[in-house]
Amino acid sequence: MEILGFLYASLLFLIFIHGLELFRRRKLPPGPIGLPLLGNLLEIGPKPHAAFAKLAKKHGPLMTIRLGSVTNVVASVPDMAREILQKNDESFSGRTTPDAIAELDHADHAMAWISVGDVWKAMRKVLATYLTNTQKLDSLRDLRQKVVEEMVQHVNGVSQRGEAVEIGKLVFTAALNQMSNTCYSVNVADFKSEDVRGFQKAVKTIMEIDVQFNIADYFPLFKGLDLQGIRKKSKAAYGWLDALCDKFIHQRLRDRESSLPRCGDLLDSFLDFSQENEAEFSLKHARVLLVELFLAGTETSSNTTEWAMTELLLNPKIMAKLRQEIAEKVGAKGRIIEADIIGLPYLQAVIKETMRLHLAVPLLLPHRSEADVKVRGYTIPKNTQVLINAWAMARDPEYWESPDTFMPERFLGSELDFKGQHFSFLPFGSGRRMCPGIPLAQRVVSLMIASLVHHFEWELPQDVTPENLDMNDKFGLTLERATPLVAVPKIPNNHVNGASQRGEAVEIGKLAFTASLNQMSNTRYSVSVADFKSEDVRGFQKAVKTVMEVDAQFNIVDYFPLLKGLDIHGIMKKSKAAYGCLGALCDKFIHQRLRDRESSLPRCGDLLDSFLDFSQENEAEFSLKHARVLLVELFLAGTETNSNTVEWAMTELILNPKIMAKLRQEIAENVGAKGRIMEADIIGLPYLQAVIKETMRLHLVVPLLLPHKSEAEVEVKGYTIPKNTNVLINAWAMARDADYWESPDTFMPERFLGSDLDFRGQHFAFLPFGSGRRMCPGVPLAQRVVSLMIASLVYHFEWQLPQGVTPENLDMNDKFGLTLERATPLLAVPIIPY
Ligand code: HEM
Repeated sequence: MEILGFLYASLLFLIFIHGLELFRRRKLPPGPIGLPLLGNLLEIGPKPHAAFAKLAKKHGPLMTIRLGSVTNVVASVPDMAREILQKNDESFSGRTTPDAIAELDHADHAMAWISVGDVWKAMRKVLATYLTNTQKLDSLRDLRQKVVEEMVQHVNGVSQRGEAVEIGKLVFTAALNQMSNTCYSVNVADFKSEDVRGFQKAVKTIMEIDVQFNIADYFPLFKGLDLQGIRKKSKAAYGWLDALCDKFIHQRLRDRESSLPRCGDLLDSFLDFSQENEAEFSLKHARVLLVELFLAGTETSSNTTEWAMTELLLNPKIMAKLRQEIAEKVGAKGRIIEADIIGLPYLQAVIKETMRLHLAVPLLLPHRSEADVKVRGYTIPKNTQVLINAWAMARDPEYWESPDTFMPERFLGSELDFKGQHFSFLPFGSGRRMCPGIPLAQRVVSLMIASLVHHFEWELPQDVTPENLDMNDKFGLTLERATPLVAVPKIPNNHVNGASQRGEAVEIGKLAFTASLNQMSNTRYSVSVADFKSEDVRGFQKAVKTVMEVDAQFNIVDYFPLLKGLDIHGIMKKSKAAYGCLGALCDKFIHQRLRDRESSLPRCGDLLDSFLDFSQENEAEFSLKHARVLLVELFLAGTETNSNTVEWAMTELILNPKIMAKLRQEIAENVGAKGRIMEADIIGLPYLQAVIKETMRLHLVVPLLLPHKSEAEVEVKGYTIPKNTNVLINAWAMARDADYWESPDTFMPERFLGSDLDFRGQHFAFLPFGSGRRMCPGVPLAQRVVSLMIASLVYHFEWQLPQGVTPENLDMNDKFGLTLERATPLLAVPIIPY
């Protein structure tokens, strides 16, 4: 009987509570009724933004949600957001302080949590004056640039080791150092060390607990009991950041007492302002605001960048289009400058689209009504917590076409932006509590994304595919990725980049020889025969060099025909071995190709295919043997000549930094538009061509041309040259003759500018390719190959002589052979300009 009575009384109590709830709600917007005491708490789950969006579909765009004993009004469509943040901005400008920070200075000093009043106004004024106005931001530009350059250097190293990068940690470190440099003029974290985890942990803890379900926030009776240990966690995390900040403040105060020079950073400005306005901006306010900037400005910016990189990795076409836009802008300068990229429309569209799809602060910060407010016929009582579900609006198909698709194009040519006037897109909020950090965030995020995209190509790690990449988010004050994004950076132009990263010198001749060789072998056989990293290339280089040497070497047999066949110097033996090596390689390709043709494999369409076709049809004058000899000859003629010219050109450019800079500028201006060197663009560049001509003049690769022989008796200027006479043209001497050249020993490309002097065999003081019917047939090919190699080396790298080598002691001797090569190989250290 007693039990029945108890049950009956409980039932009556519940009915009473329910009635009370209905009465209290009669003027509030509709919403799910929920359970007694708990309200709708059980309906919310770990992703409140998604749960609210679902409930709004049933209960309407402005709904009431009771969480424990706290009444919340949630706005889920742009119209309602406008009512709250614009029309009734002042009335809804309050905040509810989370219990997590109740015991800390931050509760009544932090700009994000205090009510709008004199102190709040002073704080916003301090920020606007000393940090976020355009002039101030411009003056801090170099500092942001420096931090991002450090980030790029770090990723270069990672790329070189073939490792993956945790993008979130990387960009968090960059955002952190940007803040710490702005505030205290120091880096507080190192990209290489794990130190940054201390910060990341403190910041992430705060982001989590400030919005974590805390029983004390919903049942005020439990305030102060800290049943979940949230206050304790919060105290530890804020304590960590406060202590660091205190350290900087006290050190600075001591420095100021000792009259040390000012740093001119934010801390200096805050201390000045605090001295003059002690009442509304005490030292404590300064300290809290500095910590707040770290909190507000690091995780938000780094999360946005991490999501942007996630979407770009999943959408390679968008990544390519963005890279193209950045390259076009950066091209002329060769490095990313914040002022250049900030206004790029596609970059800004990518950032906006990231902010739309992955809203960093999905429910904004909770607002609170400062008075009873009428909204669309409902009455929202004073002290109601008001949440704006910006996340739901940014994904609502009513306002966005294909809302779940990442499509930056939707922002192109549209005036839709994040300045708080378009209520379907509120990544920074709107109205008087709107984020004051927009201009800073925009610069930081733009610079980080542009640098990562411009300098690297990105791949997912081996075991991750676009299909299985985790795209879940984790709710907190900011909406971060549930699992960190890990990606592998690849540097375009790998070989020299690698050396640069290791700080090693490159043997330019070997490098250029390998490139020439592979260009030749690809044209002839559709394969690369040499690898930049291996020593294999030495075998080829040795064979080619040997042929070049022995063909021009003094050979007693050449001058005393009686001795023919005796091979006194062993030259014939050497020659046979060298030609044999090249011939064998050529044979291998020919036979393989003949087998492929028999098996009806598809044609490669290369020179070898053409030679075989031609040989089949013209067997008599062009047999397989002719084809083989011609192929070997092309290797001989087209590798060492090109690579020697490149090596000499680089020698002169390193010795003449002004010429190198002028050339780099010319190339950059032309490459800019495409972001990579295209042969068609650079081939006609006048200064590049002048540098090549001047190299060919001063370092004539084939100094005596190939020896000619008279085919009959010839009269020349009154002399008779008998048949079969060896005729040598000393092109080298003519190219350095003071009668024809001003300051002939000086490297002066300008002499060719605006002049029609060229190497096509019509200007007899300048015959690098000879003239007449035996003139080099490879001029157009050589010009392209050499132009491309020099332009690539100069555009992508700055070059230094190795330690111990100075321009004065660099060996400039040449070594005579069929080609005139450097007596000692040129070694130089490539440096990647940022
Ligand atoms: C991608 C980067 C960022 C995003 C998405 C973001 C977003 C937001 C949002 C949504 C709010 C709340 C607005 C509201 O409640 O109506 C906010 C407030 C705030 N943000 Fe940002 N923010 C970012 C970067 C920054 C930076 C770099 C700073 C540093 C200057 C900053 C400082 C603040 C402060 C102090 C508040 C509190 C303002 C107040 O209550 O009066 N934020 N931010």
